[in-house]
Amino acid sequence: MSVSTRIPVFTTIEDYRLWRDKAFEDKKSVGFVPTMGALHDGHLFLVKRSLAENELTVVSVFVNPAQFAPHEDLATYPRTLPHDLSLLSNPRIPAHRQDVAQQKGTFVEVKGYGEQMEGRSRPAFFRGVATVVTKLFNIIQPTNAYFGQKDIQQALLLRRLVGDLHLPHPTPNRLHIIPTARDPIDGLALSSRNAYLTPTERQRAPIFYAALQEVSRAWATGASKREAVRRALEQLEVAKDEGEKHGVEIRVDYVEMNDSDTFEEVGDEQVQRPDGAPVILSGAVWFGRTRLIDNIILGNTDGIIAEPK
Ligand SMILES: Nc1ncnc2c1ncn2[C@@H]1O[C@H](COP(=O)(O)OP(=O)(O)OP(=O)(O)O)[C@@H](O)[C@H]1O
Ligand SMILES: CC(C)(CO)[C@@H](O)C(=O)[O-]
Ligand code: BAL
Repeated sequence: MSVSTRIPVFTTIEDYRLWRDKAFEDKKSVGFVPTMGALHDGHLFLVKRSLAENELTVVSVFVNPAQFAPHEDLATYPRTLPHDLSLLSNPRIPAHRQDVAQQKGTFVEVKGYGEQMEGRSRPAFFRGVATVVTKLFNIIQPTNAYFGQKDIQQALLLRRLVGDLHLPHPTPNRLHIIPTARDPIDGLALSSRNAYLTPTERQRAPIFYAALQEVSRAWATGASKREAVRRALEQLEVAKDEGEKHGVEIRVDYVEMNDSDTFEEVGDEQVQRPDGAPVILSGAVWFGRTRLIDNIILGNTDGIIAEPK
């Protein structure tokens, strides 16, 4: 490892396990933040939370080929390890292709929870994520693990996985989901893939969150799902026409509302329940060649999102 850092970097599982054994012996808690690198403030919020709640914190950086489909951006995904390490050193600051059908060996699938929302657009994605995260949990053995709300389906699916498999490290109540960190000025969710956006695309991208907020307002005032989502799609249609004038291609993949427990789609005529039962409003929108995802949890987020610190 040619990178100079005061943070211990483990590149083999054996070396990591020696370190982990020592932490077990010393009875030290270990917080864990799994990432694909190209760190930004969203990641650092998870790291800061872990540092505050654990004696030791582990960050993994692994661009997991098994969660990229052949047409996706595995080859170009930003890899910035020296920069990542320098960010982690200062915690004060907030190609090969996998053909899933050919793969042999052991995989983890959370059946019934990986086919909706992101899973519909990225069919092999959650199998790849569930498998690598199970491996990471078995290696890292974290006391607590931290995931971002930006990838809400991933985080909830993983919480289910650790419960279903009775994993001891972490248990479901120790898998914490931290609110999405956003650009403080225009609300765009921070994401490693934002680096792909051209300046004009970046300028237009906040319309996505604005459209989700429009749905949230409509839902809160009694609109049905169909009506609330229609308003967002209309806004995005206007943005698409505007974008075309400036050479930016905007394409909606999906905007949907799903039950936060079953991930089933909410019915067209459904309105907000009097008890504020939580519903996930989520979507994916392409800005040029970059696919961005975002979500808002409508209703009561208790038991889903970690309390702010
Ligand atoms: N804006 C954000 N706020 C809070 N957590 C985030 C944010 N962005 C990413 N995370 C979380 O960081 C962890 C690692 O994510 P990852 O390394 O894939 O970064 P990313 O920005 O989500 O990348 P991508 O652009 O590929 O979606 C995940 O738990 C993810 O939900
Ligand atoms: C959880 C994860 C690190 C698994 O590769 C990835 O899906 C991510 O960064 O969100
Ligand atoms: N943060 C999700 C990782 C992925 O899109 O592959």
